[in-house]
Amino acid sequence: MGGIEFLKGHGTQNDFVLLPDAAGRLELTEARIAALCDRHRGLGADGVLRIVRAAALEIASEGEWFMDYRNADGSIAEMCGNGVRVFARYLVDSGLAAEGEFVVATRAGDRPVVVHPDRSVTVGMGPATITGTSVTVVAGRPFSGVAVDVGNPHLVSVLDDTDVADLDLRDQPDFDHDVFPNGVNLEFVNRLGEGALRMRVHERGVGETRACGTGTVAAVAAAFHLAGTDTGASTVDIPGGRVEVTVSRGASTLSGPAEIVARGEIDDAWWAAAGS
Ligand SMILES: N[C@H](CCC[C@H](N)C(=O)O)C(=O)O
Repeated sequence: MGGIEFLKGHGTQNDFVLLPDAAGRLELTEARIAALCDRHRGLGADGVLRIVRAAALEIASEGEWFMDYRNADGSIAEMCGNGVRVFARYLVDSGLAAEGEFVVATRAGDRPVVVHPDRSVTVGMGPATITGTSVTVVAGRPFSGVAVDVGNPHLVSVLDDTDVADLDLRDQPDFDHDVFPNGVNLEFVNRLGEGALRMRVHERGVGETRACGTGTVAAVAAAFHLAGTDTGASTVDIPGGRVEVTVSRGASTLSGPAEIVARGEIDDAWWAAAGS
């Protein structure tokens, strides 16, 4: 039996289907990605990471491998922080990169990574830029958010009078589509004390996820901005676990675990039918 190789992995329970495709030959239609990510009809995931040689797509990069990230609805996003951790772990586990420091190419640009001996990963996430303040989002009631660009768009609401656990995020919170014409990832944050946040997230193109790497960087940048600073470190507790984030002027890092759970083959006939 033929079949398309896949792996399943996650970073703090933000889970992905990985598709080794060095030459970039797989036809990743939106319908096929959505079917793959469907938790009943397909493999189930928050997103897909295609592993393709940067040169095969003529992408200029310091890195040999390009992370072609897709959201569960099939849409393309510029960057996925938890995805880069899992991607980097896969490269080291499969012998395509050496443990330690190397660069991963992404749509948001090159991202330096360090794969540590315990297989946790630190990612250089680039700048987390505050692009707006007092931007309204409605999740049951209106909240005021800080817009942050981490390569992809985020709107972070830091809540002092509401426990994020009490929010109903089953539906897409409402936001101004004129401010975010390409959609936006929505984070809701409580401060737990010095250098510690708790967060929930409703991701663009996915829905509520158990973690969002770019979202945790946006959350720390927004919380620091509201506190009148732009440099520091914080842990962020998300439903899927805990990550460590640092932000400074023009740079940020994300550190956390990355797991490869399974590997196998997608049935050729299923793949053909899912693509239409
Ligand atoms: N849904 C996001 C992309 C995935 C981000 C998240 N999974 C991460 O770990 O950064 C977007 O449309 O911008």
